[in-house]
Amino acid sequence: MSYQQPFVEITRKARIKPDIPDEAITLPTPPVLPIPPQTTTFTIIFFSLAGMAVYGYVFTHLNTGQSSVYIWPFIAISGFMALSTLVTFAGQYIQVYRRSSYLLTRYQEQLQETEAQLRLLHWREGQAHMELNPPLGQYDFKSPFYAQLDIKPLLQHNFDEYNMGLWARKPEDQDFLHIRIGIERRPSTYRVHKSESNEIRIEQSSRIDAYHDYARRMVTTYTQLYTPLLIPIQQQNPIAIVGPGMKLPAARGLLHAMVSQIVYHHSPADVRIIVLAPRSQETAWQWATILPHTILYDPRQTNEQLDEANTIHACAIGTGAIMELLPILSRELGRRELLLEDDRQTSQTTILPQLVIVVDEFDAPGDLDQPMQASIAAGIPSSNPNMRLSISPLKRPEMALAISRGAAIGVSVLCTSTNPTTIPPSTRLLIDLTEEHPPRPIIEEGTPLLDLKKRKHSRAETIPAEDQASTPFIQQALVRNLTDKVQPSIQCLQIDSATRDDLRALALRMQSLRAASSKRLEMRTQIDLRMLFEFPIDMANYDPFKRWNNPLFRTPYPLLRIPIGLKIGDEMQYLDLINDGPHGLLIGQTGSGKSELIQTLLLSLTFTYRPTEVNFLLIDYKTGLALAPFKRLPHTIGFLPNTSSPALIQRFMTMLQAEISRREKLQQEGKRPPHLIIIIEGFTEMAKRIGTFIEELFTITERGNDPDIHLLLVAQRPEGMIGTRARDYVQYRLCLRCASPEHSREILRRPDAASLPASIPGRGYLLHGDNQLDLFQCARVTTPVPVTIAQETSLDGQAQLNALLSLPFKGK
Ligand SMILES: Nc1ncnc2c1ncn2[C@@H]1O[C@H](COP(=O)(O)OP(=O)(O)OP(=O)(O)O)[C@@H](O)[C@H]1O
Repeated sequence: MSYQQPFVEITRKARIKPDIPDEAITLPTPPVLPIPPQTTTFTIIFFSLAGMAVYGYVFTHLNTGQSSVYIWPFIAISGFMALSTLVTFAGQYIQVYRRSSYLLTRYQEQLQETEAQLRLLHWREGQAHMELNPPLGQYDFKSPFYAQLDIKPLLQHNFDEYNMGLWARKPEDQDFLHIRIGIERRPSTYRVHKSESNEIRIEQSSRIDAYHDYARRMVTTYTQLYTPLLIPIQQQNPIAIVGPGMKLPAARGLLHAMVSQIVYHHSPADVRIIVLAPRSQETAWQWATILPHTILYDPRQTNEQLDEANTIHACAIGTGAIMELLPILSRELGRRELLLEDDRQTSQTTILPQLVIVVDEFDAPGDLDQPMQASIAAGIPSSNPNMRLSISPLKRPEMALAISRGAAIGVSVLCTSTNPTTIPPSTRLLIDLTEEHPPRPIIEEGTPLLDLKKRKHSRAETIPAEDQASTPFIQQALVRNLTDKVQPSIQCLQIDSATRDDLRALALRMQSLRAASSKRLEMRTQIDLRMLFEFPIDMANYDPFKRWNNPLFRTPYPLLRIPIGLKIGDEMQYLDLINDGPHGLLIGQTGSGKSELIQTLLLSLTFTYRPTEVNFLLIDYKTGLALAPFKRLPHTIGFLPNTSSPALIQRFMTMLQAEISRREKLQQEGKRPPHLIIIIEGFTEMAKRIGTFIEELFTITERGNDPDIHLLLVAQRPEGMIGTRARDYVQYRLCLRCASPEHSREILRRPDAASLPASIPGRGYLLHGDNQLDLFQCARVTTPVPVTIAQETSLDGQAQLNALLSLPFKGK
């Protein structure tokens, strides 16, 4: 007996984002240093001393005895001049020196303050980015990429409703599906301005060169930071990670890390993951098989059924599982293509949930099936060739739409490869692990650039040799945009990876989480019937038995539960002819979409059930134009248009009586006849023609208590008196736009159907079950078919109906 954990609902929360600094810092202006004393001082001293020497010489050699008395005053004056000039010079010099020292010290302090400010901003920004995109589990906290940062890896967070970061990214967020792949170095968002005078002074004064150098290094150091490198996988589809030879495990490690980031940040309501991996990688992908994100996305699930009933995980490991999943995937891609056309009409843009298809490399021997010819030659018993996977899933036709139109239809493909030549030709983004890149200069975070006490520059640009030895192996990568050659490649300084234990721990914590329902709240106005089924339909080779026999279409629903349209938030609207029936009423004023609804109902039944399970009897008071095409179906046992005369109405009654007798006979023989769906369009008009029509009709259908007879009475308005009897007889009511609130009230017990917009035919209410009222938009059969890649020709509405009805439904 397996123990099923109770599910924990995770609701959408307001997003709390760390603050990323965006200010501008201006570097301090360098000081204007005082001009040192001029060299003319020395000239004066020189000439004074020279004068003294000349006087001395002249008076000693040319004059006699007493004249030498006069020499001393001259010498004294010159000496005094020289001395006073020297003293003045020294005084000025000391003053200039002191002033300069003061100004430089001040400048230094200002630079230091700016550095402290920048260091804080640098830290804040780095911290904010890492908080938004932390690594999954263990990381090298000593690495310069994470130095000084306070990081809580994803696995250390709580996996519950109180974690504000869990499944926090919403489709409208800028970082929706922006996935971390490693670390890059890039410019900061805050800016550093250099005042103009900075530059001038830097050129002019050689004395403050050291400070200018300091300022320059400060700008380069603090305006670059290590942040997680994110890639927008939604826009860059497909993405290939290439790791040749020994690097393939690193490429796979990165793929795992990327998937782990996707599942932590995005709700399964917005992102679903499909894994296609080779058998050799079974243990590597085991963890993904319990993620809520890999639960097979089924657009037919109602909100209540969502995730709980269907626990098939779209994690196909090995060729057999992949071949089973590919057709389902292909149908979903086709459906998205149709949705896209509808979204264009209603100018909605995102198709949700976004599908991420992960395709691992099939590199080991035996990962792929042998091609048919080769297996015959090798004597391997031939199995169904359509079930053999002899090429990578990336090359299968089922994946073509995902690869070529992924970005438009909400699909992203991520794959690994050993060789750049084997990646899909339309690859947009290549994460290339091939080359070894030289290590980038690494700044030791937190080390001041200038040690003021020692007055020397700190060594800040390289990892010391002893540290380098202990630095773990760093796998780098080059991220190249293959479609935009102008865009430069980005160097990923260290790619992410994830250990098996971490991945398993993540999956186990997520296993019991479910997204609280949060679907889009719009209601579509145009729904092609084919959207309700899994398409595209191969019109040329349609085999109705495939669908009639396919448990996928039948087992989830009770018998005769058919999709007829979509409710708000793209939830499927079903009509359950057994549980909500057996009988019903369809009311709607002219042009409200009754005929389209009947056609949808009939085709929906035809696609799902065999003629041996369901039969139609179609009656129209008028020309029966809308029902006429259905008479060709093997399910239709009678079609009677123009029943406007009492004679024809009587003929219908006789026909019905005969059919009921036939069924009774079959039942007596122990056989169970097919369900009989009787649609009577214009029943109120017929009742007006023959007063006893309704009584007679009900008497016949009640005969023998046959639970498999289902009446659908169609009219433009309830017509009071007729409505009363009919109203009591029927169980479910379909009500499109009504002419008046009274009409609406007669059917729904509320006036709402009168206020349905006339401009949106096909919109209506279904009152069923225990007074449950659903607003829905009915699907159309006769919608013009959009031009798609798969189908180049555009059919108009009637042509489409004819084409669908001429599909080879067996039995006739
Ligand atoms: N579900 C729908 N979605 C979009 N358009 C629709 C839908 N149903 C009907 N329409 C549009 O409204 C038009 C009228 O629809 P329809 O003929 O089904 O109305 P009706 O109620 O049967 O009218 P009447 O009573 O006059 O026969 C259609 O030609 C089509 O253009």
